[in-house]
Amino acid sequence: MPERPSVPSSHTVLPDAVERIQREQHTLLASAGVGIAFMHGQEIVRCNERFAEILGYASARELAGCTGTSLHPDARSFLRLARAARTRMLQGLTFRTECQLRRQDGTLFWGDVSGRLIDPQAPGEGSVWTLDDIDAQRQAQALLNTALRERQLLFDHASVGIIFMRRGHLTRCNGHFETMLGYGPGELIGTSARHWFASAAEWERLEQNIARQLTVGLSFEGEMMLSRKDGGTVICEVRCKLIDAHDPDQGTIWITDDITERTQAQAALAKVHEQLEQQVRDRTRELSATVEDLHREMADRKRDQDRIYWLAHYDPLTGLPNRTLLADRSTQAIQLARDNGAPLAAIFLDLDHFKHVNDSLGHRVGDTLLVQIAKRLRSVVREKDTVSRIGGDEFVLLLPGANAHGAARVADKLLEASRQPYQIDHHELTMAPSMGIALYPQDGMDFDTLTQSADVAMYHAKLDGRNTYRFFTPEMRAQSLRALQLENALRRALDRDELQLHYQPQVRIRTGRVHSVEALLRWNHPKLGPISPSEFIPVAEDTGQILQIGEWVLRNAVAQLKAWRSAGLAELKIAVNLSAIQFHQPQLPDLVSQILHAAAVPPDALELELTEGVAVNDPRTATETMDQLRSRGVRLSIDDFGTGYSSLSQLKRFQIYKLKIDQSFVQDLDHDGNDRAIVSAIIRMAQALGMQTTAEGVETDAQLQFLRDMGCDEAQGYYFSRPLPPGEELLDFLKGRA
Ligand SMILES: Nc1nc2c(ncn2[C@@H]2O[C@H](COP(=O)(O)O[C@H]3[C@@H](O)[C@H](n4cnc5c(=O)[nH]c(N)nc54)O[C@@H]3COP(=O)(O)O)[C@@H](O)[C@H]2O)c(=O)[nH]1
Repeated sequence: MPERPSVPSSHTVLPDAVERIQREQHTLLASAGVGIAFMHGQEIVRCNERFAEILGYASARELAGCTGTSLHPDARSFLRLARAARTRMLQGLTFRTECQLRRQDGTLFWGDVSGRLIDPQAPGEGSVWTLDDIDAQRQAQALLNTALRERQLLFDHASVGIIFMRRGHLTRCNGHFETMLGYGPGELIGTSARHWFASAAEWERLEQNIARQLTVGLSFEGEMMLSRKDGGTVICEVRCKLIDAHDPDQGTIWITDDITERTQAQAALAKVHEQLEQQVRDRTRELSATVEDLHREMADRKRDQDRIYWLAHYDPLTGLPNRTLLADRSTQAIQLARDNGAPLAAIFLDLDHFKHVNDSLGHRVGDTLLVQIAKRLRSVVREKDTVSRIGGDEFVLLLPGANAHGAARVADKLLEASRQPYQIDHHELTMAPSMGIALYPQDGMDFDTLTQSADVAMYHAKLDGRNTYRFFTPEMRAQSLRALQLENALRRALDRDELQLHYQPQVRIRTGRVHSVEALLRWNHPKLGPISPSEFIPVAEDTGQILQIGEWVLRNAVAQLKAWRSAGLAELKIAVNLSAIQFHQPQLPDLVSQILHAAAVPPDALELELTEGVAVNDPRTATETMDQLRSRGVRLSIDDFGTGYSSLSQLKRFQIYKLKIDQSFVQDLDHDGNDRAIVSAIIRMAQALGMQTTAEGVETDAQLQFLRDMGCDEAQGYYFSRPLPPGEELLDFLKGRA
């Protein structure tokens, strides 16, 4: 309040001075920034315009005469203020307060009120009051207070640690941060960040990094490992920022969030996740292994089924269809031929003397040979034809669309192909086939009949000299029945003593003397009568019975020779026919020695007649066998010479003792120049190689004369004697020419 002007006494105050003071007072009241009012008791005497303006009155005049009560929210608040003001003001002091007042429109506002008595000694003179509208200020303060309270609440109750740092030292932090690091209230104030940082090196690295970030106005965010008071560690997610980007001296605020549990939980979760993934991977691997196993099992099963099917339908050795598959294909082919009226042929093929290969060279060579033969058969026919193996050395070829002409062409090609030798190890082998051809429908309307017919025709090809083919004829079936009959009867022939040996003398042409006889087998069946060896020997060979029969012949012939020698024919020798199958028996040399030894007959008294074919298939083994026999003293001759394939080199190597000129050349000597040429050539060749010659089937004097002229050593034939049983007639003949 303005100082009370010193008022001159009435008798000294000039009127113009009063006026001036009033003017000054008026100016003061008008220009004052606060409201000023003069009160007398509780009534406003006078006030300035600002006072009226604050209280919402249009002019100061309106307030003149108003009581102080009307300016307060209620009478009580007015009286409370009045009492407080009076006490102070009576002491001559200025009363000052902030209180709520009422504007003219009834709204309340905060005012800053000051009052002073004009004369504390004379309170009745009134008082002067100043009023300032601090409502906006109070509201701002209230907002500020609220904000500060809220901030403090946040600070105190935040679930993150909040730190204020200045120049590397903590100036303030909340309880959460202290609790997080295990410190008591205020314990961390003034500590360096290093104090609660787990690793010094890490802190130095981070400190620089943080400083760099903050300097360029960025905030820092990262994970840190902080150290607890008790030595434990806390993993924190930290965000750090300058409090005032323009004034680094204001320091930094750090928000730290304890993520230890979260990190551990995340690590545990990651571990569980990894374990789960591992389990999933393991399970997936197991599943894929199981799936693979299943696939493999299915493939194995499929392979097994294929294999079972294959084994049921194919020959494991050659890979050719077997009888079952042949039957299937034949049935289909017959059906097709019937539907289309097309021709169809079956060829039954049997290898000639295949058994010799097995017996002499072993089954491995035999099997290899069969595989090569199968390939060759397959290469001869067309794709749509079937080549099947139905037995050891038996093949059936099914030729859809082939008539008699076509089948004959195929058979010719097969014969042609078979002439090429097979090379197995060091063996060079040739294997001729005998074939029978049957045609649909005339020779069979179904698979069984058709193949049986072809089989019968094949049998006849064998009878007709082998290495050829024959078409089936109805007559053949009857003859086959005969062969079957012979086969069965032959099994019992030895036991029933139905076999007998006849002997035919072999006469030295120059002297007319008999040096040896040939043993020739005879079979007189009680019901079938006499059966020619030409008919039953092939049956015995085919069925393998020739081994037993051949041994019987050898024993009996040697025994008979022994008897004759004992009866005075001391120099007599004997020739025994040896079937190729016998010759290829590995134990033959031992058997021969044992028989000769048992009969006490010298080995050179025995001559074994072999056919040219024995050496064709396997000359090396044949040579070995011959060497063995010869080394034991036994003589070897080649029977039916001229009909086979002997080569000069072979003859020389085999060291054959004698060549027996086949009777087919001898028979026509009288009128066939070719035969004469052949016979004379054979004799000259034998002489050149140091071999003896015997002409077979000599029936006439002219034949004998020619043979003598040519220098043939021996003759055998009806001209001298038919083959005779070992009786008196023969003995007389032999003694007469001994
Ligand atoms: N493996 C064996 N084969 C044998 C044996 N015994 C005989 N055979 C072979 O059988 C074929 C036929 O023999 P066979 O009916 O006995 O005929 C022989 C003679 O009887 C016959 N021959 C003799 N002289 C004449 C003649 O002047 N004219 C004429 N038409 N035929 C005659 O020739 C056959 C001679 O045989 P071979 O000297 O062996 O050639 C025959 O191939 C016999 O080899 C045996 O035990 N085992």
